Amino acid sequence: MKLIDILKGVNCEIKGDPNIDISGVCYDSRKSKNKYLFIAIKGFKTDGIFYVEEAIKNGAVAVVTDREIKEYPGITTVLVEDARAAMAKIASNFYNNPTSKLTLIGVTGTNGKTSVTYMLKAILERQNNKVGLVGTIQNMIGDEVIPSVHTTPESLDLQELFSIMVNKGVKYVVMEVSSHSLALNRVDECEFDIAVFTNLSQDHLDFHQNMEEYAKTKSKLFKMAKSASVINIDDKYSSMMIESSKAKVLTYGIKDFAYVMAKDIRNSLDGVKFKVQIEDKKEEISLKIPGIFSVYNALAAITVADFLGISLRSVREALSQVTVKGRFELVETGKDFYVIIDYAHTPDGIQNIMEALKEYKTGRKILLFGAGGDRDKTKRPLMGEVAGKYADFCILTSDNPRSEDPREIISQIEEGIKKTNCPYVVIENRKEAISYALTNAQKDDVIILAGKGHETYQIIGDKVIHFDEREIVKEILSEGGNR
Ligand SMILES: CC(=O)N[C@H]1[C@@H](OP(=O)(O)OP(=O)(O)OC[C@H]2O[C@@H](n3ccc(=O)[nH]c3=O)[C@H](O)[C@@H]2O)O[C@H](CO)[C@@H](O)[C@@H]1O[C@H](C)C(=O)N[C@@H](C)C(=O)N[C@H](CCC(=O)O)C(=O)O
Ligand SMILES: Nc1ncnc2c1ncn2[C@@H]1O[C@H](COP(=O)(O)OP(=O)(O)OP(=O)(O)O)[C@@H](O)[C@H]1O
Ligand SMILES: N[C@H](CCC[C@H](N)C(=O)O)C(=O)O
Ligand SMILES: [Mg+2]
Repeated sequence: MKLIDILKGVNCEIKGDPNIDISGVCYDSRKSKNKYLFIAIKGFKTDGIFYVEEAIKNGAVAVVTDREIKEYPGITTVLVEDARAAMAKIASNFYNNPTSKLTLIGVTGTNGKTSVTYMLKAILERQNNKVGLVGTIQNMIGDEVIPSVHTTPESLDLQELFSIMVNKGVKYVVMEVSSHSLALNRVDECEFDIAVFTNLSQDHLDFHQNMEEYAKTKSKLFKMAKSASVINIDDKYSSMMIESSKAKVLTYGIKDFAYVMAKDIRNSLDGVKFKVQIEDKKEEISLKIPGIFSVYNALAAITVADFLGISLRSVREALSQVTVKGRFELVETGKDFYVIIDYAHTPDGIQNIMEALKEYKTGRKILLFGAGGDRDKTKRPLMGEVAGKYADFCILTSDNPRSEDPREIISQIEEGIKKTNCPYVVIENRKEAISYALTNAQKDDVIILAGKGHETYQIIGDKVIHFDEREIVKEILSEGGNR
């Protein structure tokens, strides 16, 4: 493609030949190849501008920057206002604006995004559609799995993925839209048909200045959606999302009156059942993932399905089969106690998982968790406090410490748990902590391993080690870790 065509709609100043042929685009100098366009992005750790020469050495013939750089012989330089915003437009041009050929459903909110996208995929596939999925656990094209690095990829990677989806006959795409992606222009140029809001509670305050700013970032998605905004009316930030909506607003909820409502909720350790009501239509819904939070996630998916004209009967059948790896995942142990792996990694997530277990009265609820390093520090004491309020016993351990000292992270969680009367132990090594939990488990206890969900790794410093809690539980139990 000619550079000038790739730059269509990008406000820029071009020095050098605008008609050169470009064979590929990259934002990482290490990925630059012959006839590439390199986009230099100012990052949080380093700056792409330092790597312009390396990109050229690797074959780049054109460079996009948002600050003046020196001229290189034979290289076309393109000066733009904002390199991330320009990258989104360039990506959409280079891949022929793939979202204009797709029905794109974006799901945002602090918790529930992955769960809602999985539910939607199941519902749409039941209608014989080829569905694309973009999210935290993995990206998918039908049954084909494409590993994911981010919840929402960089614009260039995202548009490429969409174009592959178009080529493979995908009609619907369900995707998680993280607040980082909205703030960092990753989803600019995406033509969203439907936007979904799950909820908003504290997370990522290392990145966003405060909750208002976090909410405002999320609300951008509702300005973008063309056909419908699907909103959880029971969440206190719903009005902000509704105000931002340009399209038709459809609400769902349990407490306040909503277009789609759940009634007669029956929760158990095996799942949750409820009646959904949409005007004069009613249907009994049964979910394999327990908890009121699951009902909310299902309502979000049901509202989208209703907007797309899918019958409640078909939705019911699809939802009855949905499970998501690491979301309230019951591990088969063959013992007389239960082990659940869950991805709760925020105060609200912990509260919800513990609320979901409230009906279960026979054994103790033992909660094992930590908090991710290089992430929101202020959520840590809040996680400790809410854990202490609900659990009978807590085991504080490491999550992904990343570059932080794990003991320091744990001591921040302790500040919160100390406000409660909950007994707890600190075992920094997560595997040893799991072993402690299993070894001391009694009949009917429920052990919740929270925070890592589907992850099969642990990030300690800059090392990524294999760490799969399903395997670890089996290994400890087979070594006689419990009676
Ligand atoms: C805060 C954040 O999102 N940072 C992302 C950002 O990094 P950055 O801007 O700091 O990049 P940098 O390392 O400073 O490098 C600047 C530029 O120089 C380039 N470079 C660098 C080195 C080199 O040799 N050559 C070169 O060209 C880099 O490719 C980059 O373009 O751009 C990088 C390249 O795409 C991302 O990998 C990186 O994600 C980091 C690792 C990250 O942890 N992001 C998380 C917080 C995130 O995005 N999370 C959300 C939400 C999660 C959820 O709640 O579900 C997500 O959507 O995943
Ligand atoms: N609607 C909800 N409200 C509150 N908590 C929820 C909800 N849905 C799920 N959770 C909790 O949050 C955890 C993560 O759920 P899920 O992966 O669906 O969220 P997510 O928004 O995709 O998270 P991430 O931001 O990490 O991608 C679950 O394991 C569960 O503990
Ligand atoms: N995707 C989210 C959740 C991470 C969960 C937890 N395991 C952690 O590493 O903090 C994040 O990057 O903040
Ligand atoms: Mg997710």
